[in-house]
Amino acid sequence: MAVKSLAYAVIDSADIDAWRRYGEEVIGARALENTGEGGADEVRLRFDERPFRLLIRKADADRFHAAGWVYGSKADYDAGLAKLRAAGVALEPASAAEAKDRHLREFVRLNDPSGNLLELGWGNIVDGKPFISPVGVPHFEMGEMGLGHVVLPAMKLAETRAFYIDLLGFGDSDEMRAFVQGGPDDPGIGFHFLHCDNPRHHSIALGEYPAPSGCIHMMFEVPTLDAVGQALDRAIAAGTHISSSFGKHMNDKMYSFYMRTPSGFDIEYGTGGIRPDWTTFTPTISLKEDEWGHHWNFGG
Ligand SMILES: Cc1ccc(O)c(O)c1CC[C@@H]1C(=O)CC[C@]2(C)C(=O)CC[C@@H]12
Ligand SMILES: [Fe+2]
Repeated sequence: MAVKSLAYAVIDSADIDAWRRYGEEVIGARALENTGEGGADEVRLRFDERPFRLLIRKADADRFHAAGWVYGSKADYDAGLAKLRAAGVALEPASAAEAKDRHLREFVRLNDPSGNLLELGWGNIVDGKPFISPVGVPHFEMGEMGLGHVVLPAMKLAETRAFYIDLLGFGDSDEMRAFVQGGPDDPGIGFHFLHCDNPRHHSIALGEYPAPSGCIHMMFEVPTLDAVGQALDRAIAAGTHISSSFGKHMNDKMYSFYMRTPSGFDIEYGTGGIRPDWTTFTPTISLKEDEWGHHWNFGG
């Protein structure tokens, strides 16, 4: 009864037109109009056979709203919810109309111990339409591995890690302490990287520092280095803030860069992440973030 994948994310934004342009022209996803309950007050971005992976809703302020997680079956969903209820976690059931809107059969809302909102469901209601990128991205590495990964703020780091592992069935992939400021007085920032029931190295990472936007970053993976380089060209052409230069992570071996979204958090755009065999994998502690590159520019 482990969670299978990160199916989608819900983002609130004061400027959904900026998100539509950014989603199509920079990310290379396909914007869908007026297909859900929110009508003209939302933008949905399609990346693969799932009818949407990002739902951006018109709001007064920009904020990451929720990560949408799915179990692989109704049986896993029921067992998972029973485990959460037994641990005293408050679950708010969504209506049938809300589930239809998310292309799920059923879902509940809940918070992790650091206050991040999750939508937790099962089912996959598809429409048979192909994904065609408006700017020629060959495809996104999604499908059964889910959307990618999300990095969320977790001021209660240990408790939040335990919630994902003990109650949702995630496993440890890696942990590290990142010394961003440097110097002898830098306590470092603790990170936990966790996988769920698919081959992606991590579907969530938790960072022990606050993020005013509600999210640190989301990662989307493409099949080739050319597709990453072309995305970097599009981001620079669009005047997007490049938050980190190109680099290669130690833990998942991904080649990526980071860019700012209209909602203040970053998107990591990468390729080449490893797909560990979880039956033989030993979790790592990484003593540094990167093999090379990833020079950060936190301003802008
Ligand atoms: C270190 C690392 C491994 C795998 C990843 O997918 C990944 O995103 C990271 C970087 C995590 C982290 C971050 O997201 C925000 C800026 C951080 C704190 C840094 O400045 C170093 C580590 C970075
Ligand atoms: Fe990442």
